[in-house]
Amino acid sequence: MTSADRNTGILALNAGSSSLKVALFPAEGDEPLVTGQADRIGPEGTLKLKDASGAELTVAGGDLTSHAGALAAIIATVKGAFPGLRMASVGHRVVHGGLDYAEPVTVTEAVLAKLAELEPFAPLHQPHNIAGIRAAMAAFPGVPQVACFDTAFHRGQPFVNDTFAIPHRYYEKGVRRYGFHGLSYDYVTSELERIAPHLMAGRVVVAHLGNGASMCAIYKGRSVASSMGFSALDGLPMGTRCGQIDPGVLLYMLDREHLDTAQIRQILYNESGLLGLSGGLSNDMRTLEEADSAQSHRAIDYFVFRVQRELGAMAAVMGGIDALVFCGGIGENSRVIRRRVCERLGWMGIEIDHGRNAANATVLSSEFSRTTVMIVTTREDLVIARAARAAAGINEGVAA
Ligand SMILES: Nc1ncnc2c1ncn2[C@@H]1O[C@H](COP(=O)(O)OP(=O)(O)O)[C@@H](O)[C@H]1O
Ligand SMILES: CC(=O)OP(=O)(O)O
Ligand SMILES: [Mg+2]
Repeated sequence: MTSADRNTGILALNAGSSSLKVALFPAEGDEPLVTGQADRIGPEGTLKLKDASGAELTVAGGDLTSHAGALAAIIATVKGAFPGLRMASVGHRVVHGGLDYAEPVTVTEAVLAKLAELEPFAPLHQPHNIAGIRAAMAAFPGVPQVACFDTAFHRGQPFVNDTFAIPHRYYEKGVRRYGFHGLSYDYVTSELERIAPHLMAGRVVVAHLGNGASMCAIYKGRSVASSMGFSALDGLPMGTRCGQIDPGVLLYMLDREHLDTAQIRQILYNESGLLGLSGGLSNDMRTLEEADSAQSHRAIDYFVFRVQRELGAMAAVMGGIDALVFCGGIGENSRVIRRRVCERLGWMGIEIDHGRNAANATVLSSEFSRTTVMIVTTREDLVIARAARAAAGINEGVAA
């Protein structure tokens, strides 16, 4: 690393359906120079960026009606704050890597074509991930664009978790249980390895509870089961996604209600989960907790029930559990959900200290708990930045 690298930046982008999260990293180190996000991309789009001291940057005006417009506004703001900065590479969270990508890849047109084929399996994410890549390619011509996949962490899962019990030809075609949130699980795993290696050597369940939510059973550092499957619909109920569902329900919608695939997709991805259960009240856990009504209780009760059920199943397939780790917006912040999930789990050796839980402490388990319960603040941005640095030939940890 040379002193010229002080002017080198690595951009990490995480494009969602209506948001674009961004973190600008220096050539070395885990602390971003700028973090922020564009929200509600569309007519009411907003953009907030802050520097390393937490001070808000004055946003260069821009068109926040599209991902490309939002990225242009982000870049203009960053350039204003860091004149002379050279972008070495841009890393992107891409939700679906299919069968082909189990590692980050530098994007080419051929890669983009493959990623576009996976759009139907992750319609809330993949098109926006690709839009983010295209926007960054236009903004930084010639700069490596590195796709980092949510599915990659799970690609080595055992066959029994990778398959459905349908004719085997579908497995051969790639109809498999891919699992998602892999960048988050990757980070949590590396962080546990650092702070609690004895746990990482054992049986860990990580609950990534955010707007999208999933759980992963990690045995000796490797994913052995995940609650999400072929698409980002399976497993736990989410903000607006249904989670696990009996496929007979889809047949009912098709045969009895004569809904077409677009209508069913709309129901399963956008009108279900916490939003659907609460009768349209909200997809946002904080709002539901504050509402404290019959509708919100319905949604929260179901959410907790499914997390507990998945936890029991994952502990069973690993022959027990040494640690339960919460992450994601709900996992990191909701005392209520963590408390309720851990209730009645004494048989699993889980007992949380309510004071620690109320304080959002790193270790939540009491001194009597056989199983360690923790919060790890997940850093998908850092996993992306590390891969983008590697693609730019910047070796971490190599001093000037
Ligand atoms: N203090 C809190 N209490 C309860 N829920 C919270 C709290 N803070 C954030 N959340 C919830 O976290 C969820 C968003 O999680 P996040 O991981 O940020 O989502 P995304 O998948 O969009 O990145 C929302 O349901 C939000 O209400
Ligand atoms: C895969 C997924 O659900 O992602 P997110 O949490 O960003 O919606
Ligand atoms: Mg998320």
